[in-house]
Amino acid sequence: MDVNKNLTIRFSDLNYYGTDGLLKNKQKQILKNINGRFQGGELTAIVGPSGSGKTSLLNAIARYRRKGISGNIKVNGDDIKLYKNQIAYVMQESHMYGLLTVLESMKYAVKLKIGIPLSPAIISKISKILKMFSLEGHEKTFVKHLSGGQCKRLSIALEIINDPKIIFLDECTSGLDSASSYQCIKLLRQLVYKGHTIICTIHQPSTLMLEMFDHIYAVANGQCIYQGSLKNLLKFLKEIDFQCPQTYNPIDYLMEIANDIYGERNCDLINQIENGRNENFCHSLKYEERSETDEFEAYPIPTFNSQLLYLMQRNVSIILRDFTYTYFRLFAHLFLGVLVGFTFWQIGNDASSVFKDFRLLIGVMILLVYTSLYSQITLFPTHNKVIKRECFNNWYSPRIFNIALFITDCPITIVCVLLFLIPMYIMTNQPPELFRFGSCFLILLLLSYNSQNIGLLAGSVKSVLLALIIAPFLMIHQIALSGTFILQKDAHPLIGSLFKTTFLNYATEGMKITIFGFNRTQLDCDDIYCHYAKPEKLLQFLQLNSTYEEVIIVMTLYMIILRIIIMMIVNFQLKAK
Ligand SMILES: Nc1ncnc2c1ncn2[C@@H]1O[C@H](COP(=O)(O)OP(=O)(O)OP(=O)(O)O)[C@@H](O)[C@H]1O
Repeated sequence: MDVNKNLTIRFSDLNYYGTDGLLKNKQKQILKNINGRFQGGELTAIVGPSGSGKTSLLNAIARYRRKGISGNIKVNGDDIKLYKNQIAYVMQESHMYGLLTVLESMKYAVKLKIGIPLSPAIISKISKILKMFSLEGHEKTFVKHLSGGQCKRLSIALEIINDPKIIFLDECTSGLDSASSYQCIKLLRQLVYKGHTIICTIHQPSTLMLEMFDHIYAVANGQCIYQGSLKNLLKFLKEIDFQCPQTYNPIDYLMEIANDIYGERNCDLINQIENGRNENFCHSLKYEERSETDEFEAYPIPTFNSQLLYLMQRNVSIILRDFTYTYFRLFAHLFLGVLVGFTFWQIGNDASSVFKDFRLLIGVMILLVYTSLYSQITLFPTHNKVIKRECFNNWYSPRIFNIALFITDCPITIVCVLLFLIPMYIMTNQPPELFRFGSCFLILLLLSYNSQNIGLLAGSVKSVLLALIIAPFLMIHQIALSGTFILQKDAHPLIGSLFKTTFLNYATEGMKITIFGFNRTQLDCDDIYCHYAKPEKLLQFLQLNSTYEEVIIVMTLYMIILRIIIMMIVNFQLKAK
């Protein structure tokens, strides 16, 4: 593939059926046999009244949406799928990590997309792009502190770093004032001079803005009502007896016709332009202005290992700066550990308090379940939009992202469990044996990972609100069948067998063994008689159904299987569109 060749997109008989209704049972035709051509090296604006199908058309052509779409989309005569790596899609909202600086964001884009070390040539390319996008001087600014216009420009800059030949932008001027919108389009104009093919939807374009476009593609009710240059629009309208008043913006006039202000005349427009097949009103305007100096580069595809490493590096940078997610989470675990320690002060070796000690274990597990669960619920909903943008633009695959996320979160989870366990263990006077402490730590760590998985599973359902409702429901099943409130032997035989389906049941078994098992010596007894002074007597009463090894194996398997299911759900969601 010649990377310096202009890429022209042609689409024909494009249909898009969306689903509507509560049960998604109603089909609605959004794009109707629509055709068109976006000339390589030109700047195209897709315009149309609100709800006319601009975004649907853009998404269909960019292959951002695939479900319900039929028709042909070709790039220079070949299937558009072959040009996957040459396409960038800039979404309407700029989803980026606010805790990275502008320069860091650019560097990670390079590392993840291109997979080559940051050579002086690449650094100078980044500086050039930042200058071009008027972001020089903001290199060290956190993305969360950028203005709307700066965010928009940065989101475009991130996508052009690897020289994609085709760039799609959805509502590239939405949320920007007229000066910022003008600046943004001017920038796109500059990219077009370099040979990029750029297509963007525009909501309310001014004449001044539209004059910077080579090609206008107008849509109404899912069909093409005009394609060609702005200059030729008046000629087109004249051919079907529309005379645009001299003081009018011709596009506004076209939109008024599309909105049936002059009677139902949309059919005339569609017939005249043959629903996008008629190319008589198009002409290349600024071809000759293409810069000779800017050559497109074909970059290598990064390896799995390099992408994993860069994603982990990026996650660590974000985690270390995220007060709520990291530091508050650490502090909360320490606080709860100390609180539990004071509440159950020095009961651990007292034979008359064995049931208090058992209740302590239950309390410890439930606290850890909830701190772990809630720490992860919002993780996917907050990452989701960034992952979606980056995965669609071929930065990396969702699988690598998931693995990187798990690995980088591991140290925090370990520290959280230790911060909780150490004060609790010492203050409640549990046996000072390293092996027992280690065994207890392992059970709680696995419990924490499994609870995190429930949070992630709930969070993988798109909305935070839904996740917050689903998560406690998923957890109730675990708690009810955990063997803490009622022992397995006392439950109905039908329910009893279900205890084996919960990781919390195994965690309970494991905690009983670590605290009262492993040949623990006799407890102190200050009363005349302590029935449970011998810990094995208590274990007999509490009834053990598993060995410590079984507990570890089952909880580990539970954790791995649940993680794989979550990865599959996230992968599916990212591909489902
Ligand atoms: N998945 C879907 N299922 C059902 N209807 C849909 C779906 N997607 C879009 N629509 C409908 O299709 C029509 C076109 O939507 P689209 O977002 O493409 O319009 P638009 O021209 O970009 O609008 P705006 O300028 O207001 O953003 C709208 O009526 C919208 O409600």
